[in-house]
Amino acid sequence: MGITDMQEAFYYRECAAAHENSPLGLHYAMFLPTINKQATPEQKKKWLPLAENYKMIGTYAQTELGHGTFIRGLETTATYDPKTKEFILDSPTLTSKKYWPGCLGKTSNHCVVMAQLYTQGKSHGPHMFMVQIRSMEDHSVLPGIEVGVIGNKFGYGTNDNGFLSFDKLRIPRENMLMRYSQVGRIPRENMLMRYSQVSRIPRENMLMRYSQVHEDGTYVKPQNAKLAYGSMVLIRSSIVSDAARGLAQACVISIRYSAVRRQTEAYPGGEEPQILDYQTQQYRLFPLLASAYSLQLAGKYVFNTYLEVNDQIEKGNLESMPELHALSAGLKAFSTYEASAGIEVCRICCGGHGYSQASGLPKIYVDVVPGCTYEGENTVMMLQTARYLMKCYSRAKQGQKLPGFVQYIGQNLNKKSCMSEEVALGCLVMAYEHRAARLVEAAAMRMQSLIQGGKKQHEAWNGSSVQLFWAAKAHCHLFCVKNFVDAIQAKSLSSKTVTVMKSVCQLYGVHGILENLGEFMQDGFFSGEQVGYLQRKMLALFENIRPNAVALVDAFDYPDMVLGSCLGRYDGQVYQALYDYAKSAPMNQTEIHSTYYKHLKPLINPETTSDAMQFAKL
Ligand SMILES: CC(C)(COP(=O)(O)OP(=O)(O)OC[C@H]1O[C@@H](n2cnc3c(N)ncnc32)[C@H](O)[C@@H]1OP(=O)(O)O)[C@@H](O)C(=O)NCCC(=O)NCCSC(=O)CCCCCCCCCCCCCCC(=O)O
Ligand SMILES: Cc1cc2nc3c(=O)[nH]c(=O)nc-3n(C[C@H](O)[C@H](O)[C@H](O)COP(=O)(O)OP(=O)(O)OC[C@H]3O[C@@H](n4cnc5c(N)ncnc54)[C@H](O)[C@@H]3O)c2cc1C
Repeated sequence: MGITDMQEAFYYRECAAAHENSPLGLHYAMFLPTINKQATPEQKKKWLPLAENYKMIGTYAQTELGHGTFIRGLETTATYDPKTKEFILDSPTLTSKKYWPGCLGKTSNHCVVMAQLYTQGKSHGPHMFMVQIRSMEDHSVLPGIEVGVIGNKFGYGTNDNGFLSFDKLRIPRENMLMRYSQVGRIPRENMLMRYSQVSRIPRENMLMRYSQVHEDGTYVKPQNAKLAYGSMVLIRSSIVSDAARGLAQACVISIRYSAVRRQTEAYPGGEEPQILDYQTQQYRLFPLLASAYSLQLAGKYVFNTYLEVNDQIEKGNLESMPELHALSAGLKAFSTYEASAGIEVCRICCGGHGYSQASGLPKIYVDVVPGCTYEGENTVMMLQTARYLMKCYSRAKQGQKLPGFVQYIGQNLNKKSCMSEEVALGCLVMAYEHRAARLVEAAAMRMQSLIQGGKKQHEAWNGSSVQLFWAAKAHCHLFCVKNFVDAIQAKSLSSKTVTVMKSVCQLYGVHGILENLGEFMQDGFFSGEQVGYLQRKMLALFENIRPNAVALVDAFDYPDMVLGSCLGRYDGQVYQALYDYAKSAPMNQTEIHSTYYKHLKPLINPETTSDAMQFAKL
């Protein structure tokens, strides 16, 4: 295709086969990026041309039967043999078998494998290794390897998620993925000087930047062990846009359909209204439309932040890694939770036709919902964000200035909402900041009281993890609201567009408060009267958005071929499309289905069973 931008390439493939989940998905999403981000220049020179020209087709094999979340608990081992200058890969237990990696069972002939590195009798934690698993001549499985598919799943039918295990497989030392130091463009000899504390070894073997294993097996620690987690941070930063796209497409389908579908006479003898005119339909769909816009903006922000921080990391400046990790982990969880729940509501809003594959909605749902699990199970990701927020809280209490998006933490909580009938965007942001600051403080206080009560750190952590989860969720929600408001206020949009988008942004903020009212009212921040303002404003916003609802989904500009939906067609010819879809069903290609003779006929006409037996023998 010649498209170099990862997101553009992904969207191009989506247009060609929307939500089909290509058997090369992991090759693009994780195998190529891992080589790009974690391999040395020499390794990139060797592997990238092969991978970019589909000689090497690969995946990212990290998760095992027994471990997915806890990477440091992975059991696959890579033990360095200085005599032969090789790593010996082994799956010592049943639970150490790799399990789940996409495109692994039948498609890939290589994979990057996360394994526990052992050298000179010591463990150095999880590292990435390039492993060939099938012949590049005839695709046969190589000796010392067992590989296959894991069987049917909830969705992802076109992706051969697989299992993989090693029986003392030897790979060359050069196959440990390590990128040379990126400290600017320092001369090569300085690079060597920077990391090699033991001996100078030929550059092509030098395993630099994150860590290295010298020929004699000496291991040099990386600048930060989490750099090896870089591919996951990249995908988490991408998943936010992916989730937003799924929700936006579901909104296009359900809102266009709701403008076409008429049901139930509004009054005796009256005409049946468009179901989009029912306030309850607006209550379910319009906040999701607002959420789709909000998550698209959040996805752009977090991916751009990833690019900026990754650029810094490439130069050796790891300062913003913790903030990027907290942002990408939290927003990945928040966006996939919101999108998955929202797509299901869109499906239900389409009635029976929403349950048909013809609607395109089931396919979107099963493609987006695993995002709550893969690339970091959502609860675990929220708790990673909470871990960062707790650190920020203690820094705030020590009077330290906080970076970027966490400056609200530690603020004075003895204030009331400025909310008036007008429901100003600034008052909405203030409400979300107050809620998040209060929940961060409550979680920190809970931890503190448990520790003061004699609990160990890990016991206090687990004993506070529900409140930590609430705090992280509120932090992500604040991010999305504030990012949306900033975009509206910063954008040089035409006055008409600003008016329409301001209503959408207001609805996102108002609806989020009303759906989480307890967290906003628990400390009296809002009065009952102010809640009344919000409830009336929400209903008024439905009326305000209704005339532009179809235009707001058209603005996402998804072609019919991407939506793959009889309900969401741009021309609105829903019923003809549904009928044509039904007529084209394979079972309708014969008037009597073959199973009639074998199963029904003996019931209906037992006297003619012999005919059935004859047919059964066909
Ligand atoms: C993070 C973990 C849960 C825990 O890790 P550890 O145990 O090692 O760390 P600690 O919890 O002890 O914390 C120590 C310390 O480290 C910091 N930390 C942790 N992680 C990171 C990180 N990544 N970066 C920076 N710092 C990090 C942490 O904050 C602590 O710091 P402090 O001590 O200072 O507090 C870890 O175990 C973990 O990550 N687990 C999750 C495992 C996981 O994610 N697995 C994924 C496997 S691969 C997979 O699932 C692939 C799925 C398929 C993907 C295909 C999707 C394609 C669709 C999307 C692509 C779209 C592209 C187009 C985009 C578009 O649409 O536009
Ligand atoms: C469609 C799909 C595609 C995938 N593709 C790949 C791939 O290409 N490559 C790959 O390596 N992996 C892949 N995976 C695996 C995926 O990354 C893991 O499933 C994911 O990381 C979650 O780990 P787990 O399955 O072990 O769940 P667990 O970690 O066992 O989670 C189970 C439950 O335990 C809870 N839990 C776990 N740890 C904690 C904790 N510390 N605190 C609180 N609660 C906790 C979780 O919140 C969750 O509710 C894929 C998975 C799916 C579904």
